[in-house]
Amino acid sequence: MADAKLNVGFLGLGIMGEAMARNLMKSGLFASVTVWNRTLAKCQTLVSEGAKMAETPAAVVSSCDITFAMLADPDAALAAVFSDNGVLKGISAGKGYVDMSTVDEATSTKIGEAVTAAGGRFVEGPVSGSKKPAIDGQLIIMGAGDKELYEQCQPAFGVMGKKSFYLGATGAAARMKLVVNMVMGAMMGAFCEGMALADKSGLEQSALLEILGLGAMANPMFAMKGPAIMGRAYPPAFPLKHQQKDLRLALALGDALNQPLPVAAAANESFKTAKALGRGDEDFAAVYEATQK
Ligand SMILES: NC(=O)C1=CN([C@@H]2O[C@H](COP(=O)(O)OP(=O)(O)OC[C@H]3O[C@@H](n4cnc5c(N)ncnc54)[C@H](OP(=O)(O)O)[C@@H]3O)[C@@H](O)[C@H]2O)C=CC1
Ligand SMILES: O=CC(=O)O
Repeated sequence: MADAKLNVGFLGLGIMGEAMARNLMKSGLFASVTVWNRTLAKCQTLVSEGAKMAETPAAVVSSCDITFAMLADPDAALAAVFSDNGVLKGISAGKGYVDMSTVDEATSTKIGEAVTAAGGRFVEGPVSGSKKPAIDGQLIIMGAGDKELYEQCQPAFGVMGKKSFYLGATGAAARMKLVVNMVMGAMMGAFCEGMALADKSGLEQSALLEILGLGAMANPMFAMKGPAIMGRAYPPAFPLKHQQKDLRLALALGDALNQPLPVAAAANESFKTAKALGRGDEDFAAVYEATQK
């Protein structure tokens, strides 16, 4: 991708996708960046910055050498590929499709097999890192599938992320991402319970934050999300509904492998409670509200 200026596409301009597509545009590495979003009006910002827009995923894929996707969940990822005017209608020999959404292995495998059967090449490339790392081009990219396409994507991955890993056959990156987010969801659940217990027992939450931050449990997530929890305001960087989806998919993976996951299962219940409280579109730190019922 470095020497020949390729035409690239991007499907899904949500919190992550818009920032990732913008970084592809800003890099100057590509001849063009063509975008599509289910709600087409959301393409306008990038179009005003120089992107091309297409009305369907098929139109993006047929006009691009490599198309990236960053979609909400398995249903969205499957719809973009298999619906009328979906990716499969535009794919042909040699074209690349790189799905960076967080989905389960079965979804990714189904997409990969269909793209490959149509002559295309497929990589799954879920990412770790939230809105700000997406804006800053500092994501961690987990790749699997077609190794040649993965290598061809290195310049694109280099502008979207700070490091990429090739993990093997399709499915490996999907599994890795679910494991990572299962740990994150459990950590956030435990952190919010600690914040709630501190408050209820007459302790300052700010003191708890500082003490955690100075010891072996220090981490950027507690430092970043602590103030949101104290203010009980959760502008979305990583929507809570997506974290709950990731826990659900990780638990299904555990079920399939007979791997006990009691801590993740308990965290999932807290996220389900917060979702039922209407907090699904807020940041996942809003799981704190589940401790306040
Ligand atoms: N936000 C974060 O911090 C991170 C998110 N992720 C993962 O990245 C993916 C995207 O996340 P994020 O950008 O935050 O999510 P958003 O909810 O902001 O965006 C979701 C995107 O998916 C589209 N979409 C939803 N349903 C469908 C459908 N049925 N058919 C086609 N398109 C659909 C939306 O289109 P429309 O605008 O029309 O609704 C939108 O473009 C998710 O898998 C998430 O788990 C991974 C790492 C970090
Ligand atoms: O998937 C979410 C993230 O922050 O990573």
